[in-house]
This record gives sequence, structure tokens and C-alpha cells, in this order.
Amino acid sequence: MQIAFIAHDRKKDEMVNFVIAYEHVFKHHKLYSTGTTGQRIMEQTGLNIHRFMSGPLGGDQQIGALVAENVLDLIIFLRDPLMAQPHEPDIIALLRLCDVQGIPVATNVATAELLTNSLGRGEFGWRELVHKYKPEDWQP
Ligand SMILES: O=C(CO)COP(=O)(O)O
Repeated sequence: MQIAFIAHDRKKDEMVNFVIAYEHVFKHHKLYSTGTTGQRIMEQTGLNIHRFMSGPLGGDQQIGALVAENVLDLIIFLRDPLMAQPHEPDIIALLRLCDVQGIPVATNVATAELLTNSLGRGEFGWRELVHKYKPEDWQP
């Protein structure tokens, strides 16, 4: 599976601790992140992550491009609900595309934990079907 990590500044410690706790699950998958989030995770785990640009400089949009193509299977995006972000339109666009494609996205650590446990149990097999059969194949 292909998984992306994104965390706003005041959520980065929580993200790093979360990924450390589930490193045994994430190490079996292809990982992506925005710039600083990925740097922080890689400094404190043994995981290899493809890092895009920092969020405010376009990283959310780069991940959004993968979402638009239905490449990503899970996004863990720990947002800061109490701090305005200069790139709010990019964030909204990314979340909208997740809903367009029906991609699982966790915006807090409780949901991230549920989805990651599900991933660890091998319950993401349905995503293989999504890759295999494009929406046009589903038309009656
Ligand atoms: O701003 C972000 C997401 O909107 C995260 O970007 P960084 O991981 O580069 O801090």
C-alpha cells in the first residue's frame, strides 16, 4: 500500500510518536510525506520516506496530485484545528480530492490508530481492486 504522512507544526511530535509506535506496520509499505514531516519521521525511525515539498510551499498539492490519480491508499494528516494555516486552500483541496476518490484519510490520531490497525490486519485489500478497476470500468 502507499501511505502519506502530513502533520502541522504543533502536531509533529504526536505524528513522530505515532509512527514510532506503528513502525512495524509502516515498514511494509511505500511511504510519502510533506517535507518537514518526513524529515522529522526519518530522523527518529528507520523508515525510508519519499518527501515532497513542505506543505506551505506546495507539498499538500503534490500529495493531492497522487490522490487525484488514486495512487495513495491511506493518508494520515494530523491537522492543527486551532491554528490558521497560510495554505488552507491547499489543505481543503487535498481533503476534497480524498472524498472524490474515497481514499481513507485520518485527521486525528484516534482515527489514524483505527485505520493503521486495520492496515496491519491486512484489511486494505479492497484498495487493490480500486487500482485495478478504474471508475469507468464500473459503469453499467
Ligand atoms: O503544512 C503542512 C501540511 O499542510 C505540512 O508541511 P511540512 O511537513 O513541510 O511541515
